[in-house]
Amino acid sequence: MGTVVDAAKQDVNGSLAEKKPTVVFVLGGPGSGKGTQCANIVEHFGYTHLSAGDLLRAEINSGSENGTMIQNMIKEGKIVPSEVTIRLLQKAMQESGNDKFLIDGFPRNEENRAAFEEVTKIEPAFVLFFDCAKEEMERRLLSRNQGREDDNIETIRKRFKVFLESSLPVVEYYDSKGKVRKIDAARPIGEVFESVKAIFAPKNEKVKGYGHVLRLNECCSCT
Ligand SMILES: Nc1ncnc2c1ncn2[C@@H]1O[C@H](COP(=O)(O)OP(=O)(O)OP(=O)(O)O)[C@@H](O)[C@H]1O
Ligand SMILES: O=c1ccn([C@@H]2O[C@H](COP(=O)(O)O)[C@@H](O)[C@H]2O)c(=O)[nH]1
Ligand SMILES: [Mg+2]
Repeated sequence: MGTVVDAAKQDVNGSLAEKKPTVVFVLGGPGSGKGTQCANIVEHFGYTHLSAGDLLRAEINSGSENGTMIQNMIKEGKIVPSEVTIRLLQKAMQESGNDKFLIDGFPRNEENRAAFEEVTKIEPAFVLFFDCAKEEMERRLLSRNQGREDDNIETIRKRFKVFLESSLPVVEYYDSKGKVRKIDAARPIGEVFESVKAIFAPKNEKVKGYGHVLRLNECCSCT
């Protein structure tokens, strides 16, 4: 089976053009609304949504030999080894038939980031970063009611710690390359999506709410 990059090389005329897939990393603290907004982006802009957490949960349910290890890591809010997550992401990209991806909740640490770039040779077009205060994220997670084993106060606190210590540095890395588009995610879902739309819509299209797209160092409430 060819790689996802091989699949994307073939243009509509069947000729071989070097066209890598477009990848947008969607990052933010637990409960900041990544999955909710990705569903809206898929509907309006034709991306395929790949939640790394969802892929890992599906792997547990598939009876894979890594299932128990993944389940234990998720219960503790820990980061699953890069090779496992990247393999799942690559497989999902190949199977999608699309060439535009929202990768939600990955990379979660510097090692994830470096390994993804090394293995796939793909750099994100940009990074969508949902900024939300911890208290609001905690409220949302405790009322999510989707039966997730990690939506309990003990694991939520561990996930916040990992987010601050390991995941925010990844956002800072991409900010230093001018790739971060920060959104104030503490507002109602529709308002957040107005700001998201402004980022994905073609540049000459006027979209309400553009003023809410922030620089990383402006008004960061998640720390
Ligand atoms: N802007 C918002 N205002 C209020 N509630 C929201 C908002 N966005 C999402 N929610 C709700 O908060 C909960 C968490 O949202 P979601 O699952 O999208 O977050 P997430 O960032 O993907 O979280 P995780 O990292 O745990 O997967 C859901 O119940 C969702 O309906
Ligand atoms: O790249 C990843 C993504 C997720 N995990 C683990 O899964 C849980 C849940 O992730 P969500 O994004 O909230 O769905 C996370 O706390 C990690 O334990 C991971 O290891 N690597
Ligand atoms: Mg999610």
